[in-house]
Amino acid sequence: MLSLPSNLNLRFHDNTFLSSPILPQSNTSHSSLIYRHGWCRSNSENFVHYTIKCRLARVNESPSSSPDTLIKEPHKYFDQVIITVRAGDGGHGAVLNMPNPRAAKPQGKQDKEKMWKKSAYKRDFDGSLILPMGGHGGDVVIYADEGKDSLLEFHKKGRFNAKRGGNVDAMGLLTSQLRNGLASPTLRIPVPLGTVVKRKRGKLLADLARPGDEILVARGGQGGISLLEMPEHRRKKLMALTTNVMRDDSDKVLVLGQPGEEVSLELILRVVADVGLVGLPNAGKSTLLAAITLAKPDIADYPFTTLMPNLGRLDGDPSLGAGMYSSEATLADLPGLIEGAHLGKGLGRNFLRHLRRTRLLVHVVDAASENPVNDYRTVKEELRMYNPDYLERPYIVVLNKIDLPEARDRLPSLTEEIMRIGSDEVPSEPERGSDDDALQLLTTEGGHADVSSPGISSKDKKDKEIEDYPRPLAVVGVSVLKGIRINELLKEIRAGLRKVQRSQ
Ligand SMILES: Nc1nc2c(ncn2[C@@H]2O[C@H](COP(=O)(O)OP(=O)(O)OP(=O)(O)O)[C@@H](O)[C@H]2O)c(=O)[nH]1
Repeated sequence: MLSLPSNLNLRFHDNTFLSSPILPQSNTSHSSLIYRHGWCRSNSENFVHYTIKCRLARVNESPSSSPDTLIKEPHKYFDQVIITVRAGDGGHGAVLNMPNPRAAKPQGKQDKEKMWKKSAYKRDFDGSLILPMGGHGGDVVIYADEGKDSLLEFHKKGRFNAKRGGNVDAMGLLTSQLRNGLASPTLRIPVPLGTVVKRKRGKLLADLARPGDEILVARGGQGGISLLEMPEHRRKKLMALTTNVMRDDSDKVLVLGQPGEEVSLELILRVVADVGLVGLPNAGKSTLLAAITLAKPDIADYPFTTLMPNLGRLDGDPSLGAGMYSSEATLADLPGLIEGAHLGKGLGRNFLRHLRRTRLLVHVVDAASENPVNDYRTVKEELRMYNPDYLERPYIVVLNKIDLPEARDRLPSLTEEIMRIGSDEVPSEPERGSDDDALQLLTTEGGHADVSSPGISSKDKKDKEIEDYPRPLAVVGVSVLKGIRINELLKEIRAGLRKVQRSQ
């Protein structure tokens, strides 16, 4: 972590990127900028110049990369990328000659038999010769792979070409041994579960939400056919026997393999999780995820340690018996929201859409911060501005860091104050974005705010105050770091999950 005077603006020396340092919390005086690989020059009113090299944590890269290979804010695009795929061209057929019967006159009976066998070319039902074809070009398929967790690698390699089909391997003479050119294998591209595949600026192709889901995105070219070349005087006679005779030079295009399809695609990753952890940077979301699941997220005491959602699995409640493992769920730790996240500030906007498929939210609040209730309101306000439906989703509030005296002392008053924010009204619609409505959403989305549930316009919902949305299911004071009251919290999360399961 590098400290700089607070009145600095940071400017990249190529002038392409001008940024005010990101303010992690509205009520702190600290600013931070995380950047990969940029040489930054900072200037203040007094024209004091510093040259600093900023590096982004958690991105693996070769130490030799130069500023030219700079990827601007790659963490913002871990979940969105444009790639181009090209299926393989078809292999070529061949222009073939019939063997000259006079050149190889059979000498004896055996030779005659051999000749006959040789001329036993494959024929179609109508008697025409079946001539070999060029191999089919490789198709391109995108499939959901559980082993993948981000789309970052596609920023390094954004072009994929399948192999072309094999040509008909012939020396120009028709023989009974001639075979079709080899078909090329399908190029299979793995993407994380929950990836949505769209045509670039176009229609939705697939939502690869389950392991094994796949979509054929580009079809390989057909192989070319083969044709027989005949001297003019024999052509007429042969054409009575077969249609595969080359009439003139323009027929040669039929021999060439067809080109494979090329498409530009947009891949959008939607995290598939039952529970979404939200909160300001540094609230302790990653620590909580690590405490209650086997996930190993990066944890550090500077904001935005989490650059992409970490997923963890929460087991069912063993105390309920084997048959009651109903609360088994996936948790996603979403990178810290900041004020203005819905407008794209900080890391927020791209991550907000990952809440779409969650059923239960867990607000993590740093109870030792200057104004925890304000922090809580900031996060709620960001959710409301991005998609008011998120505020109708059942949620639990975690007042974290109660091991610290300043948090412990005000826990009762904070709990009471937070419980007071909201109404008792139960929302009328089931809020969790179903897969269908996720699809509907994606056709209109293009990386922008989610569309709300039908019936009530999102404008109407945005006019509602935070107080008009439901209260939390529970407010629990914990210290995830010291393991204080974690069991109570788990109980509440499981109860919340059971509740949403029942209401589905
Ligand atoms: N004292 C105390 N510190 C905690 C507790 N929980 C988390 N922390 C510390 O708070 C800091 C931030 O924790 P993280 O889990 O990285 O916070 P985060 O909300 O995931 O942060 P972002 O990745 O920026 O969104 C770390 O230094 C943690 O050790 C707690 O219960 N008590």
